[in-house]
Amino acid sequence: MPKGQIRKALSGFYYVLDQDGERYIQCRGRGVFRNRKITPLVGDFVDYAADNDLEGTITHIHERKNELVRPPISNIDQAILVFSAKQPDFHPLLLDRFLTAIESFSIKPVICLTKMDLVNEEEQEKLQRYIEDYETIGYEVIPAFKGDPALAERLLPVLEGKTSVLAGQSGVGKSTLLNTILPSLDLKTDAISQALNRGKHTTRHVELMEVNNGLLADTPGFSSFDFETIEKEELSACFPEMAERSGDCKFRECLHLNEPKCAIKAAVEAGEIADYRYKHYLKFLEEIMNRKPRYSND
Ligand SMILES: Nc1nc2c(ncn2[C@@H]2O[C@H](COP(=O)(O)OP(=O)(O)OP(=O)(O)O)[C@@H](O)[C@H]2O)c(=O)[nH]1
Ligand SMILES: [Zn+2]
Repeated sequence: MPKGQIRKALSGFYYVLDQDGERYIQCRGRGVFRNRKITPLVGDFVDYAADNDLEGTITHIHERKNELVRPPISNIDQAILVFSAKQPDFHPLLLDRFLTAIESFSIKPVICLTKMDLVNEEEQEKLQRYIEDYETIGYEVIPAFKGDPALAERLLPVLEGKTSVLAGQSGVGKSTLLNTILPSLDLKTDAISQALNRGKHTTRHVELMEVNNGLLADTPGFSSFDFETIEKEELSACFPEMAERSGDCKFRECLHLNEPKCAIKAAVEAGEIADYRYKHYLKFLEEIMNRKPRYSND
C-alpha cells in the first residue's frame, strides 16, 4: 500500500503527497473513518489505495504525534505564537495561557512579538525585561514589525525542517506577518496566491505549504484556550523552568502550593523563577481544580 502525507483538504477531498514527494493524489476518506469518528487531517501520514496516478482512497491513518482543532492539522512540531507589543498591548497572562496549552500538546512554542514600531522607549524597556525572562526560560523570542526587511531572514531558520503553525489573538498581526515573509519565500505560486488572497469568509481550506524544507500552515489558528485536557499534576511540566526543578521537591506529587521543601517555591523566593510566571501557574492550577469533573464512563 503506498504511503504519503495529506497536505491539503478541500471540499471533501484530501490531497496526499506521495512518498517520493513527486505528485499529489486526490483522495477520498473511507466511510469507515466516519464510523470510528476519525476524520483525516492535513498533516496525517496515511496509506492509500490508488485508483490511478491521480485519484485514490485513504485506507489507514498512521498514529498522530498531536492534533489541533483550529486549524485542523496533525503532527505539528512548533507554533509561532504571535503577540503584539501594542494594539492590543502585550499580555503576559495570555501568553502564558498559550504557552501552557501548547506545551501540553507537545508542540514547541516560539514567540513572535509584533508591532515593535509602535512602542516608545519606556515601553520598550519594559518589554525587554519580559523578552529576557522568556529567553532565560529557553523560549526563542523574535521581535517584528510590519515590512521589516530582515524579518524573513530571522524567521526562515526557525521554520527550517519543521511543521509550523501561526497562532495568536485577533488583530495581533498574523496575516501581516505571513504577508511579510511569504513573498520572499520560494513557494509554489498557487500556495502564495491562496494565502494572500484569502478573505475572511472564503471556503474552509487548510494547506501545509513547503517553506525552507519545512511546512507552514497557511491558516492561523487557536486564538484562545482552556485547559480541558491538562490534569493538575501535569501543569508544572508545561512551565519549563518548573519542570527542570520539580524533581528537587520533597514530594514527588508536589503541586508547589504549600507543601514543605518545595523547590519551586524556593526558586520563586530566590528570584530564579519570575513572580508573575508562578502567579499564572497558580491561577491555571485553580482553574483546573475548579473544572467540572468529566464523565468517567465517556
Ligand atoms: N504599526 C504596525 N501595525 C501592524 C503591524 N502588524 C500588523 N499591523 C496592523 O494591525 C492590524 C491587524 O493585523 P492583521 O495582520 O490583520 O492581524 P491578524 O492577527 O491576522 O488578525 P485576525 O485576522 O483578526 O486574526 C492591521 O491593521 C495591520 O496593518 C506592525 O508591525 N506595526
Ligand atoms: Zn514543589
